[in-house]
Amino acid sequence: MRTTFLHHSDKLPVRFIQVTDPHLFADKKAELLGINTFDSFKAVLSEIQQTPFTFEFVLATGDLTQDNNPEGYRYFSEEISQLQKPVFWIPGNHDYQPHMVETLNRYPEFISPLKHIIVNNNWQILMLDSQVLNVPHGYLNQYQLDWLIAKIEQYPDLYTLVVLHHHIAPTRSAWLDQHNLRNTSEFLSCLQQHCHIKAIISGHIHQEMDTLWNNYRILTTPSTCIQFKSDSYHFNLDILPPGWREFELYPDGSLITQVKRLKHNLFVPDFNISGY
Ligand SMILES: Nc1ncnc2c1ncn2[C@@H]1O[C@@H]2COP(=O)(O)O[C@H]2[C@H]1O
Ligand SMILES: [Fe+2]
Repeated sequence: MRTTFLHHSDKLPVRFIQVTDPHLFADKKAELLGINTFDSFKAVLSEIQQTPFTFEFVLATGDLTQDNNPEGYRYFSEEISQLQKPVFWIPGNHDYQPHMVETLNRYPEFISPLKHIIVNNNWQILMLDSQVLNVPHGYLNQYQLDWLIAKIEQYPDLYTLVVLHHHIAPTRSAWLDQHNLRNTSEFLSCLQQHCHIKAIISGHIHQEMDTLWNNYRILTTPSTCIQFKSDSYHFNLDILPPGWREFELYPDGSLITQVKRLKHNLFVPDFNISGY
């Protein structure tokens, strides 16, 4: 059985995008804190299709749905398939993997179940599952850690991106940091067996970060729906528009990345609601 997606491209740099935390409901009219998550997801995809950034694949980094219902995964699949590019996904804390796996696997033309991507024989992307069922924080179990080490050891010459839903670096928002990845020191000791880790990419915190953690570059990305306010001790929403992240991979190991957001923000949350 094939476990690695081999992506060959004539284009330099190789471009891809990340979308994260769409929180879709079974009901297309449902709102999360005053934002219709289906509409905001569609608006993000529509703007992605209009940009001149010629990406070749998509990473979807969890919390694809909000209400444990297969319909949300169907809407995700139908909409993301319109990009007509390979899509790779990992679960977030809100996902329900039995529905997720079954539904996403019905769209094999574009949606891949594979978690290991090799790009032009000089980069690899490792997609980890950090979900702990029914709790907001994350944890990498022994299988995930062993798999990470195995891929790192198997491909020591490849520039590597590690992708997981939960955040590792503190956000300076106490309410959010209680929901972080719990076994960061185990994760760190796996990473330290490789010298080519170029970035660790997450979703979960519904805000942009580009920072260093133990000398590793940490990248996080706005949700396609609600945004959390940075540096806030208590739960707090932000007025910033929904967004996504663009990546460019160069054969010498350079990585260029930037966050993009909707140009016109029609998605303003209800600031009177203090959680979900
Ligand atoms: N007021 C709150 N205080 C603490 N955690 C919250 C609050 N509201 C929501 N959460 C949880 O924090 C999580 C952060 O992002 P998620 O999208 O995973 O989903 C959120 C909820 O599970
Ligand atoms: Fe989320």
